[in-house]
Amino acid sequence: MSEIIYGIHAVKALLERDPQRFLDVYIMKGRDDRRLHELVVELEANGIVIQVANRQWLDEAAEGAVHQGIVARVQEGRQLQENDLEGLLEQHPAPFLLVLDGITDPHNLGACLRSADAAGVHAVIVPRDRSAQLNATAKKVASGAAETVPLIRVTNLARTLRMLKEHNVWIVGTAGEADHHLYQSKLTGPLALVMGAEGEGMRRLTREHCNELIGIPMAGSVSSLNVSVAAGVCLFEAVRQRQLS
Ligand SMILES: C[S@@+](CC[C@H](N)C(=O)[O-])C[C@H]1O[C@@H](n2cnc3c(N)ncnc32)[C@H](O)[C@@H]1O
Repeated sequence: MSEIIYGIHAVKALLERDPQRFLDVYIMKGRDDRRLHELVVELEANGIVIQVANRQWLDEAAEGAVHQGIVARVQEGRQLQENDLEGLLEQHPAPFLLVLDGITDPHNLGACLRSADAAGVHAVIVPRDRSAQLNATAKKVASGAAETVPLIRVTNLARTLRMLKEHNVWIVGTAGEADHHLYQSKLTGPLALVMGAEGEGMRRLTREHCNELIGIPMAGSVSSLNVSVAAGVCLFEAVRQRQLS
C-alpha cells in the first residue's frame, strides 16, 4: 500500500527517518526555491530519483492543497496498534500522552501532532471511528510530526482510558467551563491530556473517565479556543511543570 505526502517539511521528515519508504518523488517544473533545491539534493544523495511534473499534475496529486512544489508517493509506514500501548507505557517511567476525543478536521489533527512532537509527547491516542484521518492534509500541517509521533487508533476510548488509569496514568480532561484552572493543576508524572471535539467538546463517557477537568482561563469574549491552540497551551504548561519537577 502506498500513500501521498507533500510539502517540504513532510518530505524532509520522512527522508530523515525512513528514506526506504520513498517510491516516486515529483517536483514542480520551473519552481525556483532554495529549500526545495536543498531537499532535492538530499533526496538524490539517498539514491531517490526525482521526476519533474507540471503544476497542474502536482495540484491534483495534492488534491488542491499547498504542496510547495513537491509531492511524493511513499510506502505506508507501520502504525502503532492498540495492543502496542501497554509496551509503550512500560518503556516510559512517566508517559506523556495526548488523547483527541473525536477531532474531525485534518488541519486540527495535524496541528495537534505538530505540537505533540514539539512537547515530547510519547503517543497521540484517537478513537478509531471518530477521528480525522491522517491524510495528506493532516501530514502537511503536522510538518513532519506525523512521522515522529505515534498515532494510536483505539476501538473503545473509554476502555483505553480505564487501562491507562490501571497503569497509574493521571487522566486530565480539558473544557472551557472546568472548575480547575490549567495553571493550578498538577501535570507532572504519568499523564494523559484529553482534548475534545471541535463542536461538542469531550463526550460524556470520556469526561467521566477523567480524574480531573481543567480549563484555560479566557479573558475575552469568545467562549473557547480552537482545539489545536488549546492543546498547545496545555501541553506546554505540562512541559514547563515536568521540566521543573
Ligand atoms: C472548540 S472547543 C469545544 C467547545 C465546546 N463547545 C465545549 O463546550 O467544550 C474544542 C476543545 O478545545 C479545548 N478547549 C478549547 N477552549 C478551551 C479552554 N478555554 N479550556 C480548556 N480547553 C479548551 C477542549 O478540549 C475542547 O473540548
